[in-house]
Amino acid sequence: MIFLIIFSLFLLYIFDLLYWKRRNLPAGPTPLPIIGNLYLMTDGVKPGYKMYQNLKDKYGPVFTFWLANLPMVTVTDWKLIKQHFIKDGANFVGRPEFPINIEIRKGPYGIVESHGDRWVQQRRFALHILRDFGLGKNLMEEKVLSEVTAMIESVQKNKEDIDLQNLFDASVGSVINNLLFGYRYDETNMEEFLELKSLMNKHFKQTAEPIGAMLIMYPWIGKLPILSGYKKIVTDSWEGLLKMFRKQAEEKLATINYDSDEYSDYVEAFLKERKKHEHEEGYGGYEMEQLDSVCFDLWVAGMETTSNTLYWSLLYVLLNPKVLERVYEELDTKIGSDRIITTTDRPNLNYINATINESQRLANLLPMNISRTTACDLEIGGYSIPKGTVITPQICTVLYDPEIFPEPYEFRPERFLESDGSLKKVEELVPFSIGKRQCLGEGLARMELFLFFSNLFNKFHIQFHESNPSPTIEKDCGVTMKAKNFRVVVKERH
Ligand code: HEM
Repeated sequence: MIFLIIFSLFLLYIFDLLYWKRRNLPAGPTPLPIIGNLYLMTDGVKPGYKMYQNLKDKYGPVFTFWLANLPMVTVTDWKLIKQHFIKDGANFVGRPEFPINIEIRKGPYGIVESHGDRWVQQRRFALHILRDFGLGKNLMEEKVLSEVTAMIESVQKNKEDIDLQNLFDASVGSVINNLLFGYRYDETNMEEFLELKSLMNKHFKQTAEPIGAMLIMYPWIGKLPILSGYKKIVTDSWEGLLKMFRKQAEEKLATINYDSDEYSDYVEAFLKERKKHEHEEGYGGYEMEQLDSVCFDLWVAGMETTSNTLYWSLLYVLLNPKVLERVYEELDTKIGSDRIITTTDRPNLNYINATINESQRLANLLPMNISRTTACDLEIGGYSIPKGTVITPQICTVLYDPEIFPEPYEFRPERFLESDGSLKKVEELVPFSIGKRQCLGEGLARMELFLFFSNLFNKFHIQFHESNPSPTIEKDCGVTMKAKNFRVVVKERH
């Protein structure tokens, strides 16, 4: 009898897994109990582009991928992404709540993972502060340029043999840290930066693995003996970052002058806004937990993405001598000296802009974009998608779509040039994603990529170090893709 009950329950479970819970979803690979489709994320398809391409070929442009027990509708086709996520953007602004993330953040705080009124309020506030720094006072460019100058000085001290990844990390890290907390990294506090970077790397390295996804969906598995150490790495690294950010905020709080509305960094602006809401419940959305999480989101999203893209661009250009030659040629004809290049030079450096675009496309930094949730019942590609469904515009398949970018794995800046040499606007170039959740730091990132790239190549003739004459373009997987480390030799050009 007991056997019969267990057997019937098992059959019910299989019926539910294979048919019932999939009946209203777009087709996709069969999910296995507990792990869903995570079994597809094998080393052979890492970092994931191939997996999505294979699924697109088999099931069409819209399919369901099961992240453990969570069905994620995945949209891979540019026309559908544009039609829905851009033109009907308001219906794709939600974010799913992942239990472990909520546990660490102490609630759905921050920007990247918040939703509803909190997200609207905090995204607006962040954009306001960024604009104030960037447009109103042009402080942002000044801050980036001072990091460019510092980077050049560091390169000058190590011309014979240097790995620029560390330098890019520290420079881009200084830009975002300066914006958030009002100070940069130098020899006196480099240890703090390296500690933050190491915590961040540990966290992302672990969460990008299938086991990390399991932990996100089932935090309780972290209580199992073998996996507890694993969970500890994921949570400790994130909590370590939050603690360091809170310490900074508290130091600021101790000396803040509320008599003036002026602010010189993000945390100060936030704390002054918080003061205005002190009589409201939960400080009207400006809780200290919110500040911790925003610092985390901006520091993490603003650091690795930009620094890794710069490193990829260096690698791709050095591996393509004809591109390198054209970069130098443009700098010689349009700039013609070792002066610092600023954003006013941007419209004159089309080839460099095209090279940065192509680097972003080929680096294809996020093989798994951040998911959204739908705000109402809707239809995509002939499928009815109910309200609250987790859905992902998979930008990586667009950036490698051979119909849009022929021979997508080739590095060709010319894709982004018109026949008269002017910069071509290609709407499918979407490394910052699309719609209302599009990257909040796009303006800053673009400015950094342009200023670091153009000034580096303007100052130096760069070639691979003899220890790595032809480095690999294989990607090192994390949440964003890293190039494997390589060393270069530089000479002054002027
Ligand atoms: C090359 C550099 C960068 C790339 C490729 C990049 C890419 C992305 C992508 C693909 C998303 C996901 C959008 C979606 O949900 O569909 C995103 C979101 C985000 N990015 Fe960036 N990003 C970069 C730099 C930055 C910088 C410098 C900052 C901060 C100053 C930043 C802050 C954010 C934030 C806060 C979000 C979440 C937006 C929201 O949920 O409303 N990013 N970024």
